[in-house]
Amino acid sequence: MPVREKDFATAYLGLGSNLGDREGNLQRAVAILTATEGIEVERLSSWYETAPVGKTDQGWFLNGVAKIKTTMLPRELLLTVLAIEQRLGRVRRERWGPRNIDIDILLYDDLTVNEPDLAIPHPRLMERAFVLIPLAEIAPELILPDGRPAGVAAAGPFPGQEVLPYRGNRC
Ligand SMILES: Nc1ncnc2c1ncn2[C@@H]1O[C@H](COP(=O)(O)OP(=O)(O)OP(=O)(O)O)[C@@H](O)[C@H]1O
Ligand SMILES: Nc1nc2c(c(=O)[nH]1)N=C(CO)CN2
Repeated sequence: MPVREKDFATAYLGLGSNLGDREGNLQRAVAILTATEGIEVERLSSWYETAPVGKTDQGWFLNGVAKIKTTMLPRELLLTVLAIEQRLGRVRRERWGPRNIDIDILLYDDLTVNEPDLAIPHPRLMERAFVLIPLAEIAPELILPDGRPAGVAAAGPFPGQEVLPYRGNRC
């Protein structure tokens, strides 16, 4: 939904899927975000095929990043993304395990939150090529928590982390 109020924040969301119709899952998540009152999707990266990081015995992910404007406070935004995951039928909560949809709050303005159920910036943001590469595509000048622009941080190196352009399901 268009956000008109002056008091909005800019946030970046990481989206990932490695179960079922991965592209459909991501598109449905973006469609729900777009239709949500208090959220305006301003930019969306391409989708990337990414090798699983952390727990490597699972299928490849499709990942992307959305830049949003939002009138929601961070905790409200967290509840909203968790509700979208539920609505899309996310069942498994195994840490780093396969999931049909995962939505992470990567950044929310320049805010830092360190609570048990909400950490912003996302604690693993700077080590994940599957986040930094799509983030750099839509916001190369954005200054990240380590002081570097996203476009620089995304150059890596990220040993063992494969990120490839997604060419779609069609041949
Ligand atoms: N910035 C954040 N964005 C989304 N969820 C967060 C954030 N910080 C903390 N959480 C918490 O993480 C929980 C989701 O954990 P989940 O199982 O998706 O982790 P994961 O995706 O496997 O691992 P990772 O956190 O490394 O991406 C949520 O219930 C939420 O409370
Ligand atoms: N390639 C890739 N690997 C992951 C991903 C992800 O989205 N993409 N998410 C994880 C937990 O959030 C763990 N590992």
